[in-house]
Amino acid sequence: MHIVIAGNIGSGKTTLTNLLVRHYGWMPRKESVADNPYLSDYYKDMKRWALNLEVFFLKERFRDLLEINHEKQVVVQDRSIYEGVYIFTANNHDMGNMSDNDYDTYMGLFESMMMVARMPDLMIYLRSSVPHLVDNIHKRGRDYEQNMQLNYLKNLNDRYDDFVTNHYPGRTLTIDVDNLDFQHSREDFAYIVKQIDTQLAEIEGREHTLFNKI
Ligand SMILES: Nc1ncnc2c1ncn2[C@@H]1O[C@H](COP(=O)(O)OP(=O)(O)OP(=O)(O)O)[C@@H](O)[C@H]1O
Repeated sequence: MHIVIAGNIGSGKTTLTNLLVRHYGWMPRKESVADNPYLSDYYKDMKRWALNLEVFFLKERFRDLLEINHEKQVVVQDRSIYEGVYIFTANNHDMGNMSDNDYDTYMGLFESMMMVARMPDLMIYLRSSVPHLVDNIHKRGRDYEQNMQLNYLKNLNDRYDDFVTNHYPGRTLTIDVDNLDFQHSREDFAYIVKQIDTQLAEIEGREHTLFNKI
């Protein structure tokens, strides 16, 4: 099974991924920010580095998908390939950080990749308000993120809501995280686990039904 944690910058994906790994014994697939050769340059000059960064993320996420396809255990992934493409890259294109030609080339590459990819079984979307994201970004204090424009975060947030609500075709569970402290409150974490358990039971039920029909 492939489970994805989706959400804007600072929504708490990594924290939740770690907690779920501990609770369910799932295998984590995390985004490594430290190994990213473009991120800090990108935040200084988005127009110059957007294409480089997006292609880098795309090849990382595609490699993840290929490896997850062969995995026998349940994998929980911190951010999906779809968010990079339909939220971050689309936003960069709209902001004029990527030319039409570059965007078309990038999308052509993504569409070819999708011919061999499989949708995740469940996407858990951590929905957050912009002030909550800003708070978390300040708290974790990554240098290159500190001068991020509020508008950048807001545009991404609007895109997230639109994408998850209106376009993503797979199974999703949306969790409003503004008033949850799942890192420190057992009750808040248990509230999330309960909702995930319901989803898992439904997925298993669906698989049993399919099996019985064969
Ligand atoms: N496709 C992308 N295009 C541009 N920037 C991206 C993309 N994917 C990730 N990033 C950037 O990479 C950095 C790390 O991502 P992010 O902070 O969302 O992950 P995280 O640290 O796991 O977040 P969370 O706080 O939810 O755990 C962020 O600065 C984010 O803007």
